[in-house]
Amino acid sequence: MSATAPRPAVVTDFSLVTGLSQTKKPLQRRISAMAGMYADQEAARRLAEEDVLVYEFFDMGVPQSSGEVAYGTSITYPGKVGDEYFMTKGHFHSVLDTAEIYYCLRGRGLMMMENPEGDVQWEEFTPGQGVYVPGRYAHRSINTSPDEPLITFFAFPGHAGHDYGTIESKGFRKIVVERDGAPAVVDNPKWAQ
Ligand SMILES: O=P(O)(O)OC[C@H]1O[C@H](O)[C@H](O)[C@@H](O)[C@@H]1O
Ligand SMILES: [Fe+2]
Repeated sequence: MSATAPRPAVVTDFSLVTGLSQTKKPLQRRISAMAGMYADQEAARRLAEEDVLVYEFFDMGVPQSSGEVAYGTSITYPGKVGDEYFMTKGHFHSVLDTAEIYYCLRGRGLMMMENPEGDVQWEEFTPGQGVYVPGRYAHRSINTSPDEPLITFFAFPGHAGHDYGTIESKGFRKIVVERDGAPAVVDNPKWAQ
């Protein structure tokens, strides 16, 4: 197909209530796929027995080239592992200097970000608010609501890729836990330099 051949526009549906599409299947991550990432290993092991669904998201299959925009919704369910809120695995982009935008459609939560030099930032997710994650920052969504899913719409350059290895082995420097009934950002006891 030549570069100037017509390409069809793509129309998608994402529910503002569930974040899900009626026409596409999401990818799902259960606690067993990320149990080692939570600080309270005993609590993670107990939840892994029921293999609770922590989050789901869409890979719309956009070509992985720099002119394309990969997009979809990400739905992180409410819940905690011990006192640590449910979260996504989180990742750097393989092409480190590529950014990503998240727009919150429903729920409450935080976007946790850190760069390889150790700068840590977090921003609140609330419906109608977007968080622009700059290039070079690993990012993880965290649901701090007791009962609502955190639903975001995301978009990033098609060639960005996902680098999970660094976060899987080191973790993020900060985690988000419930303290006296409210979310608190604290040092990650499992963080490895
Ligand atoms: O990739 P994870 O850290 O598991 O998070 C799941 C998904 O969440 C996001 O919304 C990203 O934009 C996706 O690219 C990502 O794959
Ligand atoms: Fe990303």
